[in-house]
This record gives sequence, C-alpha cells and structure tokens, in this order.
Amino acid sequence: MSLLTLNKLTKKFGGLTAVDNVSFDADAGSVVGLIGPNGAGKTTVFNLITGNYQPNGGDIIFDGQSVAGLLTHKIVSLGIARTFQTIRLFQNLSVLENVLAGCHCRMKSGIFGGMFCTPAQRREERDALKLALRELEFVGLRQDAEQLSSNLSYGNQRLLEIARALATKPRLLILDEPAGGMNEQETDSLIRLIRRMRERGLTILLIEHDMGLVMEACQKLVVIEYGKKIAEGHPEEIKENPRVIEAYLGTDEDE
Ligand SMILES: Nc1ncnc2c1ncn2[C@@H]1O[C@H](COP(=O)(O)OP(=O)(O)OP(=O)(O)O)[C@@H](O)[C@H]1O
Repeated sequence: MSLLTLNKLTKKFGGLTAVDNVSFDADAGSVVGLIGPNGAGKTTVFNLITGNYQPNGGDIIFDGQSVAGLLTHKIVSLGIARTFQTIRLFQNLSVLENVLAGCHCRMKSGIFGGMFCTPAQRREERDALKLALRELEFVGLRQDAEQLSSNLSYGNQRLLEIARALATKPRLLILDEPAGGMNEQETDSLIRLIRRMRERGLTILLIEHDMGLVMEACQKLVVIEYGKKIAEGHPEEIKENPRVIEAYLGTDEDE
C-alpha cells in the first residue's frame, strides 16, 4: 500500500521548470531512492513534500490526505520528517539538546512550556528525554549526548540529524544525501541503520549519489533528469536501463 503518492507534481522558478509533472509512489515500509544528475530537481521534490516550497501544479498525497501547500510544522505533525543536504544542526547546543528540539515539535506544551512546570509538562519533558536518549542509542550516539554537536565528526552529525528527525515520530523519513561526506565504513553502518529504520516500519525516501548505498538500501529507484521522471523500478532494472545509463551513470565513452 502506498504511503506517499506524488501526482503530476510541478514546480517552476521563473522560466525554469525544476519539477515537471513528476508522479511516483512510495509503498509503506519501503526505501525509495530518488536519483539523477546534479540540478535534476531532486531536492526541489523534497522541498515540495516537506512544505518548504509550494507546488505550481499536481498533488502530494500522504496517508490518503493531500499535504500539498500545507505549512511545514503541520506536515511534520502528520508524520513526515527530513534531514538536509547541508547539515542544519544547532551547532552550539549539545547532541542531546538537538534531539530534544525534534521531540518538542510533538509536545503540547511547546519549547517554552517547561518554564511553567505543571506536573503534566514535567511528565512530558521526562518522556521527551527518554525518547531523545532512545533515538541517540538507536543511531549509536548515546555516549556523545553531552558533547557539543559541532564537536562531532561530519558523519556523526549526519546521524544526529537522523536522530532528531526520528524524535518527531515520523512515518515517512526523507533523507537528502545522508552519506554525503561519510567514509566507506560510515556509509556501511548507514546502510545498516537504514535497514533497521525500515524494520521499525518507517518508509524512507532518499536522495543519494553513492550508488553502492542506493543499490543496497533501496527497493525502488525513481530517476529524474531536467525535472522529469525518466525511469522508475527495481535498482537492478534501473542499473541496466540505457536511458538512465546515458543520463546519469555515464556511458563507457565518458570514462
Ligand atoms: N529556490 C530556488 N530558486 C530558483 N531556482 C532554484 C531554486 N531551488 C532550485 N532551483 C533550481 O532548480 C533546479 C533543480 O535544483 P535541485 O536543487 O532541486 O536539484 P538537485 O537534483 O537536488 O541537484 P543536486 O544533486 O545538485 O543537489 C536547478 O536548476 C536549481 O538551480
């Protein structure tokens, strides 16, 4: 069953159609990779799903409901979380505080609610702390909870972004180049982490240039070029697709 459906999604920036009538589904519990050359429109698709941009046409259906044009915080509360191509952490907050920021968007009392300290708010804070520590444990950063987030390695900062996104309790997790800046070992453990997130029942949509990760982690690939979908299918099929090889993976003559 499809958790996310893009239906003829279109986004224009002036005269440039960055996303041109793109349609595809992400089945619940699957990992879908969005691939394509630089500037193909991948991040724009993500920004449309997460409400950072408003579409010029088409629709985005999440769990049976249109989310196109909704505000970002509403979209997060419906169960869509993301990480960014360029890491966006609160650099002068601790690792734990960064994850708590993710928890707070689910809390009734809000980020300043704790100031009034009612028993219900204290309980909510305690639950948030437990959840944050659990997600740090899950991504392997529990022992770094008290560190300043800027002290983490680049790869661990990416994991921290994932923990923060998980703390919003999403059903759909959107990862924009999660292996960017990671070494081979870190990428391997990221592949294992993606697998474990899938086992938790999460649906994952990711953009990634690391073909090894894409081939191992995804059940389906959607390929876009110049804003248009040019192919969709199982990674093994996509690897052999001549149109994709020409557009993205490079032909032998290019090597
Ligand atoms: N806010 C914006 N204003 C104007 N043009 C934009 C904006 N965002 C993206 N674009 C343009 O839309 C096109 C698609 O960009 P996008 O960032 O979505 O590509 P991408 O596939 O994610 O690329 P990369 O792999 O390099 O991140 C590009 O030509 C880009 O310059």
